[in-house]
Amino acid sequence: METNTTTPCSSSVTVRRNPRRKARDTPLFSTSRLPSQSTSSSDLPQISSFPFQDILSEKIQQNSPTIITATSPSPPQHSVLENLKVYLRIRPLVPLKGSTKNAGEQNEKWRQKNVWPQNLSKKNSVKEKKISKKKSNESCITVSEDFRSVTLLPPPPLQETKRIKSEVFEGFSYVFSAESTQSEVFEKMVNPLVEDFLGGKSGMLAALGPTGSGKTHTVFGSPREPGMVPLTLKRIFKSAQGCDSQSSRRFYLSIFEICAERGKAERICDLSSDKPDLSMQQSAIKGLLEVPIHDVAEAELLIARALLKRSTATTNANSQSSRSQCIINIRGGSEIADVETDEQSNSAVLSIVDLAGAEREKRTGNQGARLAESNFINNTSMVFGLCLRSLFEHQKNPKKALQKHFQNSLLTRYLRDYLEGKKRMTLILTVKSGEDDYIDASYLLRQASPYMKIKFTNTEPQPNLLCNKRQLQATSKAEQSKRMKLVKFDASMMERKIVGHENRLPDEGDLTSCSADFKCSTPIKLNSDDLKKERTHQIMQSFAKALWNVLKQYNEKLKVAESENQILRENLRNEKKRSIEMEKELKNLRSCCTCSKDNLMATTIVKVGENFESMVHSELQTSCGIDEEKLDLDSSDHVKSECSSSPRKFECTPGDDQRNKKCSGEKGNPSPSQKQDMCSEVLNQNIPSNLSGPECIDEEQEHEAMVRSLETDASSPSTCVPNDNYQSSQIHESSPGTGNIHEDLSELNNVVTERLDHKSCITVRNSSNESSTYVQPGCQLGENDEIGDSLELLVSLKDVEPTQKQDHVDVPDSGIRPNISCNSSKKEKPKRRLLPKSSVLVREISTCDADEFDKPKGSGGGKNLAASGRQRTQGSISLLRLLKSNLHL
Ligand SMILES: Nc1ncnc2c1ncn2[C@@H]1O[C@H](COP(=O)(O)OP(=O)(O)OP(=O)(O)O)[C@@H](O)[C@H]1O
Repeated sequence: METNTTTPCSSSVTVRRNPRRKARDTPLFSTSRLPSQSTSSSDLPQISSFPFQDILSEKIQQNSPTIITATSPSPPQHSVLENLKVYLRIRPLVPLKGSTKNAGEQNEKWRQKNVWPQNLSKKNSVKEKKISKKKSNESCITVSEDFRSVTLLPPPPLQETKRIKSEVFEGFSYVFSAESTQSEVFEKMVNPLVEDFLGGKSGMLAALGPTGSGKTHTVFGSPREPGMVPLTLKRIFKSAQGCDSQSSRRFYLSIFEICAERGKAERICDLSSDKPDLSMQQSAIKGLLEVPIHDVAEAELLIARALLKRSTATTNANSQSSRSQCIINIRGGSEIADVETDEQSNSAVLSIVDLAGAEREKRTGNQGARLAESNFINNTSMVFGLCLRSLFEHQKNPKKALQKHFQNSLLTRYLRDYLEGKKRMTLILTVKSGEDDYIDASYLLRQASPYMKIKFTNTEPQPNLLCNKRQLQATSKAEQSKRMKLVKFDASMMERKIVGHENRLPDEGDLTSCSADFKCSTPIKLNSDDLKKERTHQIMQSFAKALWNVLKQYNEKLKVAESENQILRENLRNEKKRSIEMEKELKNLRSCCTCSKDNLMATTIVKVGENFESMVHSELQTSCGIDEEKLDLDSSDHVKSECSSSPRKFECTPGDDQRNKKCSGEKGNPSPSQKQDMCSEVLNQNIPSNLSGPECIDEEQEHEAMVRSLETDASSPSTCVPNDNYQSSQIHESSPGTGNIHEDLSELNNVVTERLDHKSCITVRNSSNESSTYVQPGCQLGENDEIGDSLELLVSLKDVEPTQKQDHVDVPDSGIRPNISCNSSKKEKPKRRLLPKSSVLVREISTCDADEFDKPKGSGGGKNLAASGRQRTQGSISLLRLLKSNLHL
């Protein structure tokens, strides 16, 4: 009847918990579990150290031209996400003409001179003005130490009245303080763009800010302080001259403005030509003139002329305020590309945009046409800002659709790709740091703060000069192969022509790989910066290769370790199986030992008896001349009865010590006669009792212990007759006509008739296995549990004891022996060593009285026999008599 132990408790909630997850071993940990003896660890492939030094020591010759191939380091632009770079430039309060100590005064003078209209009516109150001007000339913008953020501090009146607190705007790519120079701005802000442009990437720089904040100054500059455009042109042509690539590259410049005269519709004016207004088709301006430029002077002249045409006007905020959005495009192209394919398709464009500054009517004091221009300017600035804002929000939340604010102005339409994040753009915000300009600065910075988080997915196809996809798709394979040959030829020719033998020729593998995937290569001489990039690329490439090799090695090592681990697991499994089998075997043995102890003992006795019988039988044949036919080994009882009246004589042949040693040491299978001789020899020896050390068999400790116990109980030394001589092996039949007596005689044939000293201990080993027989002369004679041919005799006179006190020893019943027979002995081997029959016999001899021998049946004769309840047969009595008479007991 089953009881439900999982009785649910109504008030309890059963929570089923998942089993705990086992933490995975780390490879290191698992390898540490491997056996330390694992010799295969030395066989594992050795992993070489990472060649940092070799890789970093790579050098590229500065003057050697490098050929950019399709496999060369073009960064993966399709997946690169770049943040919109936003720079901030703070216009100084006054032009930096001297020290900054009296900058406020200089700025004031400058403002008094330049600001229009000047209010002359207030000249009387100069003191008050100065005080207020001083206050207003204090900078409201503080640049952080890392030039990444600014703190905008509102002027005290605003703090008091409107409780406006200071604001921190951070995240700028760089903040150019009022002390920054044009070259510094160029190097940090524009130069990367120019580098990219020279590398084939398009880019745009747009200047944003309130009117008079220095946008035009930053973009175009002045003859003293050239702005970004002239510096860019210088940079471009400088690099072109340094690499002497004029034959392969050309630059084109276009400049135009978008304005709205008198508040009318926007129009596009090409400032480099006298053409009428241009129209815009999608994002392209139709009819825009691109002027090829060959040097800086030519370009600067072109720009100067164009700026003269630009719409400017004087306002209260700026004496020469821009009234239009001015865009300058510098396009780079190659001659080959120009000749063979479309010019526009395979060139990079660098655009620099000078936006008209947002204006506040209060500050500018514009009226009429100026005011209409202000609306246009502000509207364009607003649309521009809205486009960026929409892009930011769209990127922030893709579910939010990208608003098409770009459609609201020509400028944003033209810059659509940039404003939608498809092309890379850089913004520079310009602000004035005066307290009066706090509101303008605050508005701009608040508006532009999200712009810094805009990302550009530069999906623009790499206009890598000859590597134009459209071009390659349009041309057939034959043409492409021809072009590749041409490119190779040109490359080799150019290298020979320009740099001679110092040049590094392109690897054949590079060129073949280039032709394989058909991304063409173009030989381009690179300047020092390009060489740096190339070196960096090569280092990275080498790093990648080395890393790959190391990973390969680790992979191999891992495989080897895994196979080794598998082998070890299999071994472990086998060992477990073996251990289980052995445990089972052990259990069986234990059960056998505990349950059938008596059976085992009897079986052992039977085995020994059989051995003895067989030995005696054979011996009798040889030495006593008794026919084998007369022997009936199967009827031992009968033999015993027959032997009871047959006297026996045992003669021991004297032997020497060496034979004794030989006898004890041999493990062969001597013949019965040999055994007899050996035993006789051994018995003639007086071997010290301490022979049990090396010569005595250690595995017979049980018997020795038994013998010792008998020794202590020895009460009648007279039972043992000390004699120096042993007699054995000779059987004298005293009762003729009893042919079966030979069986009993054969039992005793190998049993040694000995006379030993009390202190002698003889061990005779004549076996191929480990069994042995211990004989206590005069006391006990028995058979060992020997299996097979082994015979070992241990004779120790010292151990001679009366047999009456040895009842604790399992003395086998001689009457039972034959009946048990060999059935069980054949099935299983004896597990225990029992007393040999010889010892039992000796015991019986010692205990038998003369009277007992006279009795036909020895029932109740000896104490020992009586104790065991055994009835002595006539044959055994006669045998005992015989032994006693021969041993002189
Ligand atoms: N960093 C500067 N260092 C010296 N002078 C500067 C600097 N920035 C601007 N200025 C001067 O300030 C005046 C106004 O500058 P600019 O015309 O560049 O302003 P703007 O932002 O272009 O104004 P607008 O939008 O009205 O055109 C110029 O005379 C210019 O020389």
